[in-house]
Amino acid sequence: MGFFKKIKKAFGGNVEEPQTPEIQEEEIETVDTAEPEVEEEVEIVEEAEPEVEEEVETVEEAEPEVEEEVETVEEAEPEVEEEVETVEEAEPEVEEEVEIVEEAEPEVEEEVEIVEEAEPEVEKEVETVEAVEPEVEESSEKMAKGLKKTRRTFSQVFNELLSNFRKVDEDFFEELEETLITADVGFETAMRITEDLRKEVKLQNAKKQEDVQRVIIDKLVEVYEEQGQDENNEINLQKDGLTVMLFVGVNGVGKTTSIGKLANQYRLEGKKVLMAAADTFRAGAIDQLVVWGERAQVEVIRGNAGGDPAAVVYDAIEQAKAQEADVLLVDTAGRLQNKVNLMKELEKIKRIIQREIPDAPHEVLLVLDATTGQNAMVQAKQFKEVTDVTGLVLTKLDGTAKGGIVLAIRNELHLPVKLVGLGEGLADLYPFKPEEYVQGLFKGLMD
Ligand SMILES: Nc1nc2c(ncn2[C@@H]2O[C@H](COP(=O)(O)OP(=O)(O)OP(=O)(O)O)[C@@H](O)[C@H]2O)c(=O)[nH]1
Repeated sequence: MGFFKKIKKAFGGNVEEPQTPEIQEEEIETVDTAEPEVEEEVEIVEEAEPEVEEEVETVEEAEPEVEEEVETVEEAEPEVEEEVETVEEAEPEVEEEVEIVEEAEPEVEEEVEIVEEAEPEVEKEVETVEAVEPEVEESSEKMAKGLKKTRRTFSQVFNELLSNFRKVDEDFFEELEETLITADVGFETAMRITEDLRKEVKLQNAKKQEDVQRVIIDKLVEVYEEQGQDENNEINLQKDGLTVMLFVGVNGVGKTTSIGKLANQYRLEGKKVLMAAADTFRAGAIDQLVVWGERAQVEVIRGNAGGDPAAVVYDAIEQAKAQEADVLLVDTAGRLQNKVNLMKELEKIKRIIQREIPDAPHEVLLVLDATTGQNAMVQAKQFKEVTDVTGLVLTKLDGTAKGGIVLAIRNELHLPVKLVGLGEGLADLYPFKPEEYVQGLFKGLMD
């Protein structure tokens, strides 16, 4: 198999199945849930209309039939009765009703789901709140532990590669490139590292397995560090005054969880923190943030489901100013009908913030689920097009074998990872320290 074919094969799965439309797919789901209900209504309306017509034509001859029909309508849907009355005069009203049904019904369903999920979390709060501080102190230990799965995969694949190789020839480099791609470091990064290694191995005349291994690790660390030289991995916290952070990302990546964890950390540091539930697209998202507010003991500014998110943000800024808060964390919706809507909504939110605090928001953090590997990359690309992302929160790094994604994101998108999630608990969010991460990743290999 040719060089490029091989690479394509190894990488193909990830490239071919991008979840480009994650935002849209979710949207489609919403529409799908709503449609049958809408159809039902529409059908009933359609059924009703001819009946009315018939009534006009055959009033005298066929009165009993009309009665029967009216009865049927009454049994099926009391609402139809109203429609039957108004169909002739006010057809547009029927349309309006259809629209309302589309929006309202899925929200109710989702809310029910989240309420169910939320309750056990409240119970957990009591157990975890007090255990927060000691855990924070063991950050590097936790990082090493969280990365166990990722590291194992890295070590495994590299050890297999190295123990199988006989000589450092072109076949070896092709294998190496494939191995790097499998570890999710990204296509471009894998190509570049292999290219550099070709030169380096020759230069250092590395022939023995240990020598080649050392060169590979050195190179990976070097590439990683070199790419991050100008990056600011720190959260842009204001020394004086309010720091406003927007959180963006698709549903389920761990956005609300990360906001809750961060709120808790800042509160423990003695900061006055507020959270804004500006994901008004789903009622459940608001409830979920409120639950996290209770866990983190931080006030949540909220509006009504379906309301204007920018209005919630405005209220939150006013509150934050009145209470002289240090940090305002804003949860936004990651799922809108399409990219344009999402972009418009985020722009509007930003405008509202900037009207009150010109240099804010101080961070726009994109939350990505590390377990989705290359799909997280696709989301990052999409959100970069939608808004100015200032950094990443990479969640669920504790449960993934795809930790190489950090390299891919840094090298291909040049977005700094600012926080990493290493568990579901209140204390499981950590500032991202590149050296710690690289060491954690290659620990087994370097010992
Ligand atoms: N293992 C692990 N699980 C996490 C981490 N962060 C979040 N989760 C879990 O991921 C799931 C989704 O998290 P949410 O915070 O609800 O995600 P979201 O992006 O806010 O999603 P929506 O509320 O649907 O918008 C929850 O079960 C979290 O407990 C993490 O760092 N590690």
